[in-house]
Amino acid sequence: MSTELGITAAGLTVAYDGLVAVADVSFRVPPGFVLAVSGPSGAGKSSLLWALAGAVAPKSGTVALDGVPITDRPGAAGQGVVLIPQGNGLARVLTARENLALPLIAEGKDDVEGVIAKALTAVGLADSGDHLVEELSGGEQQRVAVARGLAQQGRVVLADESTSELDSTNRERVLDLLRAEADRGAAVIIATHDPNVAAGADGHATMDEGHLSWERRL
Ligand SMILES: Nc1ncnc2c1ncn2[C@@H]1O[C@H](COP(=O)(O)OP(=O)(O)OP(=O)(O)O)[C@@H](O)[C@H]1O
Repeated sequence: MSTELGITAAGLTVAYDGLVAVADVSFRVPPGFVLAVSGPSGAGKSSLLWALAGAVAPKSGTVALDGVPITDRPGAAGQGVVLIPQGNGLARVLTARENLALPLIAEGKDDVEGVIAKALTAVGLADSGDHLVEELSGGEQQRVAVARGLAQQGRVVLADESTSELDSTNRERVLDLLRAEADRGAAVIIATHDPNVAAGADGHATMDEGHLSWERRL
């Protein structure tokens, strides 16, 4: 059997007690492609990304990267599945630089300082590395979260509403950076409410009450 490259969901269902948040979703995003997932609040977009990242266990179905099953968050992180979570998931009482450093050190990456400097520069925050996250604006915090995701050089990048608090210049900057992640070979999935973000992706799926349908196939 040939290996299917990229991230694959097969019959993926996520439920919280009785509530089905993701309902029998199947798709594949190959390396080099950007998929946008939109849909109303509560449609299941975050739950889908969390399941792809191994952060929530599916009720049924599977997730795999290059044919290798993803079963939990540490395993997924080790396989290179990067999640840029909604709400950023930053430690507010650490500096921007420290927030970027933590996952890199945990994964035993080389040249941590150089990688961090490059990522902060890419999001326009080269001079903010020593600021505590709680001292930064909401949009700056969102860019720190994107920088932390970029710094991990993932094989899969899952961006959950990562442009929601940005002005148009920074939104374009972040979208260019996510496109660059795909260009270097990552499979990128962006959950978004923004039609402009969806329009710039290679494929566009919508979710409604956990069900996924295609506006534009990959
Ligand atoms: N940890 C949880 N426990 C119980 N229910 C949850 C949990 N997380 C999400 N839900 C529910 O699952 C459904 C899908 O939520 P989810 O956050 O995945 O949607 P979303 O499309 O990302 O929404 P938004 O656009 O508002 O971020 C909602 O009904 C939500 O209330």
